[in-house]
Amino acid sequence: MTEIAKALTVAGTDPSGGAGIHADLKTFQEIGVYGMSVITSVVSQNTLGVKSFVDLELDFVESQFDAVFEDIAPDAVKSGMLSTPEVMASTAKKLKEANVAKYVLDPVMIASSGHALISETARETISKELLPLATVVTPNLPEAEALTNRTIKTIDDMKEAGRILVEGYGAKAALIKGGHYEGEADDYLYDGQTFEKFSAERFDTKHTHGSGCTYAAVITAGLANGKPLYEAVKDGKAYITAAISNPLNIGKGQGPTNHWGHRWSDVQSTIKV
Ligand SMILES: Nc1ncnc2c1ncn2[C@@H]1O[C@H](COP(=O)(O)OP(=O)(O)OP(=O)(O)O)[C@@H](O)[C@H]1O
Ligand SMILES: Cc1ncc(CO)c(N)n1
Repeated sequence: MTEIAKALTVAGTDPSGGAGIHADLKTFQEIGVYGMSVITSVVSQNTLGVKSFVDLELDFVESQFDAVFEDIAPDAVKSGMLSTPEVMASTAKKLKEANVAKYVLDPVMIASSGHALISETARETISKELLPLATVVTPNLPEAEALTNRTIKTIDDMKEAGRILVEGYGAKAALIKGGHYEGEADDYLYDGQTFEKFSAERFDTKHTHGSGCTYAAVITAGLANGKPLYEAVKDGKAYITAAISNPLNIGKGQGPTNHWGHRWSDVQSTIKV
């Protein structure tokens, strides 16, 4: 029998396969980590946008947590779309009860297409309940603005947001993603001591649906595999950059990222084109 690292994602669905639970499980599989999921919300969406969503009942979300935790201890947990304050509070409770030590909080609020995925009041619950548990929180710029209640226009603003999320709200580290910034696609990691910059060329593509989910998932997989945070983010940045720079011709809108991108030349020979 082979030992393998295990990662759990707590998130919503994407029937078109590029974001949410689907992106997370594809990424875990690619990294070689056993993937598990707790579904919070069933979302009707595709590369063109979000049509509607149905939040699962709190009891049922909790039952899924219990089903995982009574059987299998994940080495790391990631959360994405947690649609209601109740589900957020419950996630916090379950993570504490299960003594989860590695937790990546992707504070999903708005889909890439611009559609809101959580309620306004839920933002406060993220800050109060979830940030203090996070090994790392991974907001994009609009999410960092919402969480810190500040406008972010410059690199210094991005860094200040990271400082607030760590020193003010108690996350162990914050990775402020520059996908929505102009210029290079640079992200800044603050761990309470230093800032590290993770840089990539910005590719001229609209195929970034689920990029945030995928990036947080690969970081979670790295942590599950025992990597220090810096290494997990460094490898995560290489993975998401390859996933964005090798786009697949899928969807009529903002297409998904390519979860094989990091080994694309090997995989291409086995894929029918
Ligand atoms: N056009 C691009 N070229 C290269 N890297 C990009 C591009 N767009 C985003 N990235 C990178 O992808 C990662 C995800 O960042 P982004 O800010 O887009 O996340 P997000 O908005 O949460 O994603 P989404 O909501 O689409 O899932 C970051 O490392 C960011 O720098
Ligand atoms: C379920 C879900 N989570 C996150 C995002 C953000 O990309 C999305 N579009 N859908």
